Amino acid sequence: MSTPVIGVLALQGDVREHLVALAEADALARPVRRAEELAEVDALVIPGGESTTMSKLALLFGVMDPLRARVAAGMPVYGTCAGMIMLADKILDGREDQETVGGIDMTVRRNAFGRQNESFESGVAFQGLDADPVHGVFIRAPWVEAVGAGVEVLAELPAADGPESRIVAVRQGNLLATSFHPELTGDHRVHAYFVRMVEEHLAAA
Ligand SMILES: NC(=O)CC[C@H](N)C(=O)O
Repeated sequence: MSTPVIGVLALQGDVREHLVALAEADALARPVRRAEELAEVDALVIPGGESTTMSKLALLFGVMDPLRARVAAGMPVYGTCAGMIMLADKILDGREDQETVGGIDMTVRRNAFGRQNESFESGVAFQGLDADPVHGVFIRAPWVEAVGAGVEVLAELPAADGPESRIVAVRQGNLLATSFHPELTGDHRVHAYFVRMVEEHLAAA
């Protein structure tokens, strides 16, 4: 099987860290800014950063609609933090003019953890990986407030202020999203999980 080519949406955010993590997970990784570059990759990572800015730049650079079309056609995409917001069909506490790519039937609340805690780190048990928790780095992170029936919950965190838990990782078909940033740690198991998703998608095509 040939090595999958995975783009990182490079409009804004922590692009370089994702390029490194993907390369370490044995993918060919390259930045994507324009529609022509998007057409040349098998899959895409949408990094962390600021989703309002990313939304604005995606519209300005003319990649928003091509991205929506690729998602509709089944391209695997992994979004971290702001990237998770970009993959949400619905967002709460967004800016009025903020658009998302969408694709995952979920409602995501921006800066949801931010009010109590600007940033924090926590071990996260992640379905589909070995039992060892992932080191979750949460930076003004969103959480998933509601999911549709087709969405698989991969990780939850106990809520700081009550009995319920907060969804912090989901998958729907070829779309993967985490509230946290595995690219900022040396543990690239989540990137490897995504690379396997891409390989399976390419093998089935
Ligand atoms: N680390 C991040 O990606 C933060 C996301 C940011 N709070 C947003 O709304 O886009």
